[in-house]
Amino acid sequence: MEHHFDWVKGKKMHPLWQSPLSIPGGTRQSPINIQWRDSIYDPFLKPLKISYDPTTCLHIWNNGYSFLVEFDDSADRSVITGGPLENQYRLKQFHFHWGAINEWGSEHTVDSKVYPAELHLVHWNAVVYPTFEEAVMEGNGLAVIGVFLKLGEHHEGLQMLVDALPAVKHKFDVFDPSCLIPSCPDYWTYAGSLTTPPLTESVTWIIKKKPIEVDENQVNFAFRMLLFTSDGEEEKRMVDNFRPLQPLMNRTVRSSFQ
Ligand SMILES: O[B-]1(O)OCc2ccc(NC(=S)NCc3ccccc3)cc21
Ligand SMILES: [Zn+2]
Repeated sequence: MEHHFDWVKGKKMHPLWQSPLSIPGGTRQSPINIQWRDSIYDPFLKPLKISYDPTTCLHIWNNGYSFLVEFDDSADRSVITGGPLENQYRLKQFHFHWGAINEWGSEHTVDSKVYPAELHLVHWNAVVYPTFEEAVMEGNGLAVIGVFLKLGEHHEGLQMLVDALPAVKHKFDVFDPSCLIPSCPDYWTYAGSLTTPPLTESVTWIIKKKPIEVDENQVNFAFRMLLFTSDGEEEKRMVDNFRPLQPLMNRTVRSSFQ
């Protein structure tokens, strides 16, 4: 595919993320800026219950605009429940969004603060829907945990992924993604969408308040050495794979903490 880049505010925007790429009639698009003081503490929000089985990890691969780590979601082995969720949701994959430099990269922002990268753990409602493909089309189909990455200490868990990246498709034996989620239980939650095609409004977002720390090398060598192209095409570094902020419209962001 010919990679033409549209320039928006001096930043290269990958075709899929042209702004204002919007869904006609979209009322709950993602990502958004989370205005901390406008978020509403909801005392009825439960703690999020995360139980992942590390042996459900299948492989890591590069799908042309991010790298994903995929899990066996044929049974309820790696699941989340509680929090804002009515049902139990199965882990399908996780992936990252990042920027060409550390000044930008995350999809969501907090009080307009941008992080260098953001992790998305994608889960689907296998209680109600028979397949992921169907869940993607439904308002309560997906639940995504968003975790901000900030520059700081070396992260051992992320390093395992970094070491696996050079191989386009790397078989994992075990990997426990909960090592990438901060132990602080605080989160914001709101009703949103996928930030990549099909951009469907099917995501209950659970954005962790605390970021995880990763060091400069890990961000540089992990994310910025990946390529958008497939074999034979002119190499383009895979960076800036984040979608522009979308209007909040008639939504409130709830917080699990005061
Ligand atoms: O906006 B996100 O990047 O963060 C949250 C999130 C969740 C899912 C995706 N996309 C997926 S799983 N597409 C594959 C697929 C899509 C539709 C049918 C089959 C298969 C992207 C994002
Ligand atoms: Zn994502």
